[in-house]
Amino acid sequence: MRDLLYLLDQLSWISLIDIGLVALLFFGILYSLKGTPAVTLVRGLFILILLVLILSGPLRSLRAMRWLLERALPALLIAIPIIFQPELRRALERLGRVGLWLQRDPRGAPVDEVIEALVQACPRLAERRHGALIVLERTTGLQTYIDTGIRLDARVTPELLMTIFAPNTVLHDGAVIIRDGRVVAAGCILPLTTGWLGDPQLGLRHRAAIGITEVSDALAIVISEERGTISVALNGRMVRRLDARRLELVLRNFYSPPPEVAQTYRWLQELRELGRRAWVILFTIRGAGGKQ
Ligand SMILES: Nc1ncnc2c1ncn2[C@@H]1O[C@H](COP(=O)(O)OP(=O)(O)OP(=O)(O)O)[C@@H](O)[C@H]1O
Repeated sequence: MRDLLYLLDQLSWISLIDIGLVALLFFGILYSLKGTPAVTLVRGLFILILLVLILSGPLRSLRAMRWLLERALPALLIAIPIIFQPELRRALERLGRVGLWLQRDPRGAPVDEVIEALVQACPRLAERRHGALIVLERTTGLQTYIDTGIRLDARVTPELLMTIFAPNTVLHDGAVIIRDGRVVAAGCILPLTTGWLGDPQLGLRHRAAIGITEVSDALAIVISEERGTISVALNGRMVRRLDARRLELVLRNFYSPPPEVAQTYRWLQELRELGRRAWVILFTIRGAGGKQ
């Protein structure tokens, strides 16, 4: 107890910040791995490191074994980024997306106006069998694809969308891209997916809708000219045959904060609670030390 109190007395603000930062780093790593298969790997890694540390004392006299253990730890450190490459990549991607989302919050755009215009225009286009492809940009910039089309800068209205996709008009071919609640371009060429669509009758329009969502976090709405159906693609997957009500639900969901952002807020709250508890424990121990 005395040793512990002595150590606590030596603590300075800098060392507290230092300990806090290291704890924060470990907390962040463990939190981002929570619920993934990587947790089992982390557990195995911890057990291995613990064994190496425990055995390094008693095995001091066994030179060959000591040599092996001493070299095992640095090798493990090199192995970590290789073993956890997919998890590290995903974590960095998430971090980037959270930053971009907070920076360009789509809630600032006239979201209700956009949703209303789309919910009115899409069923009407489908009814008339006017093929259409509409892409809603989120955090991944779509400038490369905007540049392939005709630049516009117009409010999103049902009338504008109906006019653009009316057959035989100059702009009806290709995709409309919506950014920050405005139609920024029409007639845009999108990347095509090469995957199997599950229906051999689906052609290039549907391939382009899935293609753009494979390379970005955008949402694409497709109205089929042949079938008169409304489909939505997101994250490389497509949901088909939506009615106006389901389309509205999907759009409202799309414009609400993504799971990464909601998770970051939760994460910050848990961190604050953890910090508060750490302070209480620290002051209780210090108080006990002062009374002795
Ligand atoms: N790379 C592309 N980017 C954007 N739009 C494209 C692209 N390729 C094709 N399109 C659009 O798709 C139209 C052709 O659609 P196609 O009939 O092949 O597709 P589909 O998926 O069967 O759709 P539909 O059911 O409407 O016929 C083109 O006229 C063009 O407007």
